[in-house]
Formats: sequence, structure tokens, C-alpha cells
Amino acid sequence: MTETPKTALTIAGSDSGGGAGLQADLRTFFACGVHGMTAVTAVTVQNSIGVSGFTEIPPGIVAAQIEAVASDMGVNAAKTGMLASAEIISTVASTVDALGFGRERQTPFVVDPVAASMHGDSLLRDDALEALRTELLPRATLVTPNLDEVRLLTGLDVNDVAGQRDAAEALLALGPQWVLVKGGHATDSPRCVDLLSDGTHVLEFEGPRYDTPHTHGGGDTLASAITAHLAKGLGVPDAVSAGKKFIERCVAESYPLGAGAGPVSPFWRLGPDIPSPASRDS
Ligand SMILES: Nc1ncnc2c1ncn2[C@@H]1O[C@H](COP(=O)(O)OP(=O)(O)OP(=O)(O)O)[C@@H](O)[C@H]1O
Ligand SMILES: Cc1ncc(COP(=O)(O)O)c(N)n1
Repeated sequence: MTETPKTALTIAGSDSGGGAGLQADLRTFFACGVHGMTAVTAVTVQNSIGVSGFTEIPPGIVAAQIEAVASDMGVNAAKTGMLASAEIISTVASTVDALGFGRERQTPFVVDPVAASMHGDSLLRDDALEALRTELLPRATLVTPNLDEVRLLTGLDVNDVAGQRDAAEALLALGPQWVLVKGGHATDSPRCVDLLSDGTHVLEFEGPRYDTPHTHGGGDTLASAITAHLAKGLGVPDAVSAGKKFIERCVAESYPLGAGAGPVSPFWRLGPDIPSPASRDS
């Protein structure tokens, strides 16, 4: 018998194309060595070109999924992705609160404030932004916005590291313990800098910017890798450092799939014994 691994829960939507959403989260949890669990919030109709529709899961079922795994299997860290509606956000906020997830609580709680897909298709109903801002952000151990989400949440238009610092301050005023302002969309910059702050410590995680359109699921993969490392007991700065190293390699090894944007890939983590696509058929 082997030891029980640490557990991580994603509260997120399904991507039928398998590149983002809970599919990316589960794959990342596995690659980072933790047992992944899911509370599905929405089912999207999605491929490499875009999102053509979605349906929401009833809020009571979202809460029941979270409670079912927490009461039986235990949750060492949790994250959110697509939450779709104000009702689901309110339900998630009260459920995680009752379970002791969140800032300065026992279970780290990462909020990835997903508002739209990389194709620009909305994944959040218009009336849900305020719920995200007032009900979920104040409960987060860490919030991980990209620059579009920074604009939606704070009104700030950011395209450099100085702007990321200002954005982190504005977001901290909404109540999360830590903020990671991701720099993937600062395309004028030759490097990808993600800025982490808790108001006292400000840390920059800098890496190469790979020239690829295949970054689908990059934000989800980074937040999941951070969550996995928090589940294993790392503090926030160390978990972010490990997550950034992980996503860098996943972007470097992303692959084309379909006519649009292909996914970032954690295949590299499985080692050299994985058969290549050509040898798999023989
Ligand atoms: N071209 C790139 N090369 C290397 N790293 C990248 C690249 N694009 C994004 N990253 C990194 O990937 C992570 C995700 O950043 P990004 O700002 O793109 O978030 P996101 O918009 O939520 O992701 P996505 O929409 O692609 O799922 C960050 O760590 C960022 O620095
Ligand atoms: C279900 C779901 N969750 C999250 C994303 C964001 O990922 P991306 O920004 O790479 O499109 C997505 N497209 N679909």
C-alpha cells in the first residue's frame, strides 16, 4: 500500500476541447503529484477557435460537490476557475467559508478570476463581476488575474511592471492576502513578468516570452500548479515560484491542435518514456 497523496480541489468549468478549465487543472494536479478533485460549475461548448455556449450547474449542486469531497477525502488546497454567475459565486463563497478555506484560514484558497476565454468569449455573466469583487476576492489566499481581468476588476490599464505594482495595490485593497498580477498579456515586453505582492513583500517572477500562439489553458495551469504546491505545504511565494517554473516549461512545449490556439502542455513532466505520436500507432 502506498501513502495517500495530498489533495487539491478545483471549482471550475469544463472545456470540451480539453485545453483549459477543469481538464487543465486535473492534468496539472496529476503532473504536480497531488490527487485532483472537481466541483463543476459550468459546461462549456468549446474548441480551439472559441466558446460557442455554456450552461451553468445549479448552485446547490456546486456546493454539494465541494462538501462531498471535503467531508470525506479532505482538501489540502483549493482553487476556482470559471464561476459563470453571481449565484454560483455567492454559493462558493459561503461554502468555502464554512469549510475553513481562505485567507489566514487552514486551507489555502486560490481565486483565478476567469472572466473570458483567450478568444474573448465571455465566461462570466455581466452581473457576476461585483460578486467576484466583493464576495470572493476578500476570501482569497491568492488571486491571480491577467491584465484583462485587472482592467475589469480595478479599471486600471496595465502594460508594464510599474503598472503591475499599482494594480497589485489596487487589488489588495479588495481584501485578498496575496495578489499575483500575471504579465502574459504585456506583449510589448520581451520577458514574461508575474508580480506577486501581499502589500509588504513585492516579488517579480521573470521568465522568457516564447513566440507561440498556443497558450490555451496557461492561466489555469499556472493557478493549478500553484495550488498543488500549496497543497504540498509550500508558502505562497515558494508555490508561485514553483508554479512559474512549471508553466514556463508547459508553454515551451505547447502544441498546435485544431485551427486556433493549441494548449500548453505538461507532457514533459512524464519523462522520456512517453511514446511519440508516431510510435504510438505501431
Ligand atoms: N508566450 C509566453 N511565454 C512564456 N510564458 C508565458 C507566455 N504567455 C504567458 N506566459 C506565462 O503564462 C502564465 C499565464 O499568464 P497570462 O497572463 O497569459 O494568463 P492568462 O491570460 O490567464 O492565461 P490564458 O488566457 O492563456 O489561459 C504566466 O505565468 C505568464 O507569465
Ligand atoms: C472552462 C474554461 N475555463 C477557463 C478558460 C480560460 O482559459 P483561456 O484563457 O486559455 O481560454 C476557458 N477557456 N474555459
